[in-house]
Amino acid sequence: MTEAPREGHHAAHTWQEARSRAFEVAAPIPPGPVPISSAIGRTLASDVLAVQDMPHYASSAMDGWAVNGSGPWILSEPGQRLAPHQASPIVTGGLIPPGAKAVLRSESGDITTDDDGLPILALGGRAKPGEPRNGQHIRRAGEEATEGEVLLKAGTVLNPAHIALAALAGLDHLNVLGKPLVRFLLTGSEVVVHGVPGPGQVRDTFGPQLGSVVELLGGIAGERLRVGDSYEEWLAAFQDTDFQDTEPLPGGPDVEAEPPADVVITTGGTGRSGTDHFRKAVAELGGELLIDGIAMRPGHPAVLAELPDGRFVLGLPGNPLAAMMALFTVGGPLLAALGHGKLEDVAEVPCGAMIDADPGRTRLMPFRLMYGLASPAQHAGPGMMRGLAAADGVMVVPPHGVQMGELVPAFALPWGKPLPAPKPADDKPRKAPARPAKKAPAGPVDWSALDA
Ligand SMILES: Nc1nc2c(c(=O)[nH]1)N[C@H]1C(S)=C(S)[C@@H](COP(=O)(O)OP(=O)(O)OC[C@H]3O[C@@H](n4cnc5c(N)ncnc54)[C@H](O)[C@@H]3O)O[C@H]1N2
Ligand code: MOO
Repeated sequence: MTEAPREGHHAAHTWQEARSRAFEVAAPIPPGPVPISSAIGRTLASDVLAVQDMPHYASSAMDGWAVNGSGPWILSEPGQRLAPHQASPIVTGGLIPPGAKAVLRSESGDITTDDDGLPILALGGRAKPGEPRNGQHIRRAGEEATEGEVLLKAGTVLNPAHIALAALAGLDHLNVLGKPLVRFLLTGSEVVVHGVPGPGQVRDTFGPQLGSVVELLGGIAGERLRVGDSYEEWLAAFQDTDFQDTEPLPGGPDVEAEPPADVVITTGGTGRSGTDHFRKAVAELGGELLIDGIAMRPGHPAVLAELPDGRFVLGLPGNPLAAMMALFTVGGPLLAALGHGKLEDVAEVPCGAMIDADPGRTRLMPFRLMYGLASPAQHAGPGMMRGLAAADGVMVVPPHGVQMGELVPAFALPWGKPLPAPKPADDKPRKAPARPAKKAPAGPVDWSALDA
């Protein structure tokens, strides 16, 4: 359901509708193999079994000699079958030769000569009583796992130790749940990527952080491409399923060629001016607009489309705060759906200010928690970042506004702490707000003086 179009406005989804739609239009990406070096943080789709005994051969746990029987031992060449009273040199990890019954540590033996002047190995002064015991310092085959044993269970979220275990088991790939690969198309010829921008220029706020936010929202940050304001550049970039990274991310995917993206996120160009080409490019490629504007502020021009090749294209408005709100509203649910996640519940926080009505529009307001109340941030205009940079979360203020102390829907920031659960009604302070709501401060509260 969409709102009735207002004069001068196209039909827009409500904030709640946009979230649900972004989640519902996408299906989980099927499981598949990934190289083990890229698998940290991924979720195993199937059990990992030992393909052979681990370790798969008996080896020495010490530098010394493989020995058969009691000493003194006649030395033979490494690797050859040992008869009783024979020994051969061995290093830690070395293959135990046939016939060997134990390993004598180098500290416990001395090379001497027998009566005929031939080299022999004898127990040395630092040998412990009883050395070498049968099997001593031999790592038996299969002592960590036997062939076919489950090493890691399906559903495990892989950490570095899991990856090392998979490598130890001789695996190159792991079968993991799908996770969306996201590419970035950053537009705007006024955007500069280094230094202090001059008049008419803006410094790019997206390149340095968007990939990290996407990763926090459950995506894999892929390549970035910058384009100017011409339609031809836009169209070519939309068509390009294999675009070359203009600035490879440090620590980003090191595969030679990335697979096709599941999602392309664009920044800027969601408006309807001559340099805003999102809708035209989607239409020319035969794509479908799934969300075309959201009745929210900031971020109302956000667009979500699906191209015939199955890629989703999320158009974030150029204004930095508007883009983040659109990313949280649409990108979060979309990436969750593609990545086998769930649509996060919206939390609630008690509001620390009275916020007037703004008919027909949900307002997304960064807030900071002050004494358990959510105080709207200053400096939260669509092009500003100070408010969000200091915020604990974002309030979802309904069109009819909110009273001081009233619970208001809210969500935490992907990089922040979860929001505290509001106190149950009967646990609320006995005294209701001391003053009538109309005397409460309206709009943003200046808490910058409290900053450390
Ligand atoms: N006549 C109307 N004009 C505008 C409307 C409207 O409804 N009618 N909506 C406004 C709103 S709200 C937004 S949000 C923006 C959306 O603009 P676009 O998505 O088309 O983005 P641009 O026009 O390309 O840029 C907007 C703004 O953002 C700056 N920008 C772009 N890229 C970056 C970047 N990488 N880093 C920092 N800032 C960036 C750009 O310089 C512009 O200042 O449209 C309004 N206009
Ligand atoms: O989407 Mo816009 O933010 O309201 O500037």
